[in-house]
Amino acid sequence: MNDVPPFAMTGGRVRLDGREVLRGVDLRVGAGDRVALLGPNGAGKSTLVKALLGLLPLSEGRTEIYGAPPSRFRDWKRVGYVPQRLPMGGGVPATVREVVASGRVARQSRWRPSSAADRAAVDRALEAVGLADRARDSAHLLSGGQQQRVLIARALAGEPEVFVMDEPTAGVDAASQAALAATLGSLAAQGRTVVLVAHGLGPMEDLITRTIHLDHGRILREETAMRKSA
Ligand SMILES: Nc1ncnc2c1ncn2[C@@H]1O[C@H](COP(=O)(O)OP(=O)(O)OP(=O)(O)O)[C@@H](O)[C@H]1O
Repeated sequence: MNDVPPFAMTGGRVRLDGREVLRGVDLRVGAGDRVALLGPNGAGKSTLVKALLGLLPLSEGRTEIYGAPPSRFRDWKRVGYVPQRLPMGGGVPATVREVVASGRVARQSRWRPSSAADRAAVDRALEAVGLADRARDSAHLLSGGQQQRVLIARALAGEPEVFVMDEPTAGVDAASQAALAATLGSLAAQGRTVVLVAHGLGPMEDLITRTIHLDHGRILREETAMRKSA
């Protein structure tokens, strides 16, 4: 049974600095959906994904992750998030491998901190983004596009059921974009769910089954690509 959707938002509103940035969004993302959130700068795309993940509170409406409000959701290993901006800038200078390995944390426990399976998943993720040879380098010394690939690898390493990616290819070279599209394509073929924020789809186009156009904090229209839903 897999009919509890990864994300379900009803009448979602978000206020930031006294301004309503999300203005009544209804959105259901079912298991296996590959949804692109499109729209101009400031449309509310990042705000919507943060609200879906519970990183921003709703001022009105409700939202659920696998049937639970974000504050009560515990099964974070099911969800992988690639944020738009880098949290690794001014922090402790972690290596690329350490940042990617942090994607396994939700799968680990105090009693089983790290296993061969964890290390293999980190290796695969580094390979998938073409950074295996940079594993020992300090992440904050990489270029912006490489750092973005580190964040993608961190999400891949967690082997989640759902990938939420906020402009994952911003600043990433064309070859790496194509590689990410191929990686996501094989994950999609395994039934994983994808929520992708993008300005344009580029190489991701074949992957996406549904596009949702946002502007001024509202959903303007949705389109389903039937032929791609297989
Ligand atoms: N922390 C904040 N405080 C106040 N306003 C904010 C904050 N974060 C975002 N906003 C505003 O909310 C609106 C929506 O921003 P959001 O980042 O969700 O848009 P977006 O569609 O993701 O845009 P982009 O494509 O530029 O990333 C914008 O007008 C933005 O200025």
